[in-house]
Amino acid sequence: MQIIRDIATLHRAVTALKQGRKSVALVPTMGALHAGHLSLVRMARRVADHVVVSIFVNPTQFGPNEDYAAYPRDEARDAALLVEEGVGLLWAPDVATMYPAGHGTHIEVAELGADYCGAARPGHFDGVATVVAKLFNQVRPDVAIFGEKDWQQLAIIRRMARDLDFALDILGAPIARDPDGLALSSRNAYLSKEQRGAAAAFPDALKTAAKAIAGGADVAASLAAAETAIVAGGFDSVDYVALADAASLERLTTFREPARLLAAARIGKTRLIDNYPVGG
Ligand SMILES: Nc1ncnc2c1ncn2[C@@H]1O[C@H](COP(=O)(O)OP(=O)(O)OP(=O)(O)O)[C@@H](O)[C@H]1O
Ligand SMILES: CC(C)(CO)[C@@H](O)C(=O)[O-]
Ligand code: BAL
Repeated sequence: MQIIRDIATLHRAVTALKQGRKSVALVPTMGALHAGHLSLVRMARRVADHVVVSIFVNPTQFGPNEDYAAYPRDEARDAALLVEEGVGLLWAPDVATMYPAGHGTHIEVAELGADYCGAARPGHFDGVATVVAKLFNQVRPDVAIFGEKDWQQLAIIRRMARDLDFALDILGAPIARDPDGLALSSRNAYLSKEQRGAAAAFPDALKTAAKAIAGGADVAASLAAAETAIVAGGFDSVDYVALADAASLERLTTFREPARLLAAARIGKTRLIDNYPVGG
């Protein structure tokens, strides 16, 4: 596997990969790879001739009091996992390569970024959209794969690709979960043993609410019951539990399909997100 850190070498390598009309799939990540990331890589291998994975912990999507410095980084371990998966190219620029001195242009995400994680993390989705647009321009993939765990992020990137005429396909990959239901996330590494034991209360509460709402239960009461169950299960607070239109992300007060239950909650210093489909 080639590990590339500068843009000129990347362009040469991607041009070589694309020879003979071969297709390229990009899997953007922030590293600290787990089985969820590897499921994205496997999807990429199924849909394209070559897979490029990027690892870049993007400072512009972290707020000033968030975990940019503490975010887990272990490139050697990540690279070994990607070699096992048959990945040919790892794009791993440093911050000065991604944002050279004088970098002064960014993408602003409008309404899709206002609610949910966007409300809790001001500027977060502007940072995500900007770096993802840069990754698309750097790698020029035919297809890019993102996880459904970050449902709002996936919706925002689909909209950005459409609004800004990026000529590529965006694919969403299903959420990979631990056996107790907790969605895999690099941030799960922050959890103490006790917190990890409690964390399954989060997906459990969401699954229960999704089932109730699909079965005709009152939406507001089901969302409130989920919040109560998450805190009773050991979480310190709930950022939001909301029923949303699965595509437009508009908040729904009554159930109609396609809908998605979206949530974020905090346990100790760790903020976890998750989501479930509601109905078919
Ligand atoms: N459990 C999962 N199932 C499917 N996709 C996932 C899962 N976890 C992460 N991804 C996807 O992997 C890609 C890279 O995500 P990222 O590197 O931020 O990992 P993460 O585990 O989501 O970390 P974080 O703890 O920052 O949320 C994103 O498209 C994300 O949606
Ligand atoms: C898409 C992404 C790699 C952009 O930094 C990040 O937000 C992530 O890992 O989900
Ligand atoms: N997985 C989304 C990246 C972030 O939380 O910053």
